[in-house]
Amino acid sequence: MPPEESGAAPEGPQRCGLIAIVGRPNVGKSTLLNALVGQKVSITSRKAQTTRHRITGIRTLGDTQYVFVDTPGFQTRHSNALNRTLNRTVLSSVSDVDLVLFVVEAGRFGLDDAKVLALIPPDKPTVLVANKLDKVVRRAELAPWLKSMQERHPFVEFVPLSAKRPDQVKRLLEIVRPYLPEQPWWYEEDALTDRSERFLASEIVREKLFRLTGDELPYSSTVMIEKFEEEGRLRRIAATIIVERESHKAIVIGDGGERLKRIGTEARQELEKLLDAKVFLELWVKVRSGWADDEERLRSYGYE
Ligand SMILES: Nc1nc2c(ncn2[C@@H]2O[C@H](COP(=O)(O)OP(=O)(O)OP(=O)(O)O)[C@@H](O)[C@H]2O)c(=O)[nH]1
Repeated sequence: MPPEESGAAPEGPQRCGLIAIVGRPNVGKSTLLNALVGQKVSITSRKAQTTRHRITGIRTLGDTQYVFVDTPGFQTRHSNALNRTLNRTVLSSVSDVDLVLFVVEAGRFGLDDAKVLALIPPDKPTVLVANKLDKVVRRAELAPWLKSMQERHPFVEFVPLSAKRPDQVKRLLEIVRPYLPEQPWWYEEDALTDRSERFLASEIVREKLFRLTGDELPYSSTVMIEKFEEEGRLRRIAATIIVERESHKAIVIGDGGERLKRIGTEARQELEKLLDAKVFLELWVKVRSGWADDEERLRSYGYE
C-alpha cells in the first residue's frame, strides 16, 4: 500500500465530497472510474448524505476522500430515454454532487455528447475530461478544440488525459481536490471485508439488472443476497431479485429466461474480476408486492 494511502489521516482538516462521472456511452467513464478508484474499490452501505445516490467507488488519498456516485438517467444508452431524462428527478441527481466530471473523447464533440452536456446545470462546477488523449495524432489541433469547448459550457477545468495512464489520472485527482469541501470523511478507509464483499455482490447484480432492463423496471426492485459462502478462492452466492409485480418478473426473466441468464453471466464475470475468485452465482426472481412499505423487511435487505 503506498504511504499516502495508509489509513491514518494527515494533520489538518479533511476533505470529502461527491463526484459524478457523466458522458455518452463508450467515452471511457468506467475505465476512468476504475483508474480513479484504483485497487481499493470500497463500496459501502448508503449513508445519510448520499441516500439519493449509489456509490460506485471511494478513493481516499492524502487528506481527501473522493466519493464517486452514479447519476441515474445519465447512464442510459437509449436516446428516447435520454429525452425522457429531461425532468427534475434526473437533474437533481447531479444537483447535490460537489463536482461533475464530463467525459468526452479528446478532439470530438458530437450530438450525443451535447445531449449529455445539456443535462448538466451550468452553475454546477464541471470539469471537462478529454479522454483517450493517446489516440489523438495531431496534438496541435487540440488547443483550438479545447478553446471551442470553453465556449460551449463554463467548465471550471480542462483536463486532457488518457484514463489508461495512472500518472495522468492521479493528476486529475489533484485537480479535483480543491472542489471538495472541507469536512470529515464519511467512510472508513478499509479493504473489502466479507460483509462488503456480500454487499458488492448485491450491488453488481443490481447494476446488471438495471443495465439490462433499461427503463422497463422500476427502481423499487431490489436484490437480496440469500447465501454467501467462501471456500478458499471460491464464492458460492445465491441472490434473489425482488420485484413488485408479476409483469416485472417477466421483464427480468425475459424471453425463454435469456435476460436473467445474461444478468447472471455478466454479474458473475464482474464479481470474479473484483473478488479475484471463482464465483458460482444462483439468481432467483420473486414477487413481493408492497415490500417497500415493510420496514422490517427493508432492513433485512441491507438498507439502513
Ligand atoms: N485508447 C484509449 N482507449 C480508452 C481509454 N479509456 C477508455 N478506453 C477504451 O474505450 C472503450 C470504452 O470504455 P468504457 O470505460 O467502457 O466506456 P464507458 O464510457 O464506461 O462506456 P458505457 O459503459 O457504454 O457508458 C473501452 O474499449 C476502453 O478500453 C483511453 O484513455 N485510451
